[in-house]
Amino acid sequence: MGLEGKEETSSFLRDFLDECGGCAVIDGGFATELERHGADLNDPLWSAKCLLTSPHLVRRVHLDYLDAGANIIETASYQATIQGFEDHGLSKEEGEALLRRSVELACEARQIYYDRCIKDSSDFLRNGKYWRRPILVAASVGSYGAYLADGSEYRGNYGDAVTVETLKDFHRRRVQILANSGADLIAFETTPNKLETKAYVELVEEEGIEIPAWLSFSCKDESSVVSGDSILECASIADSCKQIVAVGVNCTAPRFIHGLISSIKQVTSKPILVYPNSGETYDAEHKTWVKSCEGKDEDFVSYVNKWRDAGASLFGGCCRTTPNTIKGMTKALSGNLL
Ligand SMILES: C[S+](C)CC[C@H](N)C(=O)O
Ligand SMILES: N[C@@H](CCS)C(=O)O
Ligand SMILES: [Zn+2]
Repeated sequence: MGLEGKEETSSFLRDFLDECGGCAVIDGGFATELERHGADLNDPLWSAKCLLTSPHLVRRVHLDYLDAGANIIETASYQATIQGFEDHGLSKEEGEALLRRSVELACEARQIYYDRCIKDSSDFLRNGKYWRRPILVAASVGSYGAYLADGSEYRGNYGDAVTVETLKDFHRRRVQILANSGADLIAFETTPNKLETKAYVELVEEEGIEIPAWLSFSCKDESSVVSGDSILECASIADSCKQIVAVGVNCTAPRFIHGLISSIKQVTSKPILVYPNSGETYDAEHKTWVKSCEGKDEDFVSYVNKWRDAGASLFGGCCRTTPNTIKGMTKALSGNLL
């Protein structure tokens, strides 16, 4: 990509945020909402299983989050990998098609939402003109640890045999496909360590990935990602990459978010995104969530404006949050949204 393209990339998210009024709302727990609709995710493919078994539910969950006010919806590809689909007995081509399908389903939901808005136009008139809420489709890329399906994205210890090269090779084809699928950006999410951060950055640079990306970390306290690597170091690596247009934290307990925003702000001037989970702990063996005894994280919707004051500009929810959480966030931020 030439310089012109790089300038376009760096202003992409800032222009979007301006269009939204300064802040944007990301969707909430995707798998959580699939489960609420009856999906059984006790499978190594986790939420990606629904791309195979119940695409209508995937589209429905995207619509639930659009109805709740989200400006950015993330695709069902978090745990959708070509390797994972092959382990499930599908061919490489079928796996690749399902990755593309995850983006199509989100784009279809956005179109359905917009079409409905036009029909019900009284809600979408601003100053006598039609106004469409800006909506982006972010192609989710979960970590190598997500593919392992054993909760590794909350530990980040891949062992000595896994190198930056291993991780780049693991993600390469999937990232190429998602980057050419019609998604507006890539969401590298629940990133657990410095190794995978480096791999993502090198991969988008080496492959000349042409759409922007955000890079978001799963963290264990106010200063470290779950592997124990420093958030300052990880966020600096993300900051060094032109293609990365926002840096942040997801699937992390709400009580750490304020401190993490302050840390990230020290090493980047890119927009900061936060979409915490409910503060519960994941039991990978049973694929369920258990209440955490380390402190209460109830009702984090009420913290959103404090996080905005601390320097974040994109807000949403991760596991165990719902469209109600997002509705509450949209309302709490309404003074900062168009
Ligand atoms: C973000 S975690 C809850 C996703 C599921 C995990 N990779 C597993 O397969 O158990
Ligand atoms: N986008 C994924 C993230 C899991 S940590 C989901 O919400 O299910
Ligand atoms: Zn999560």
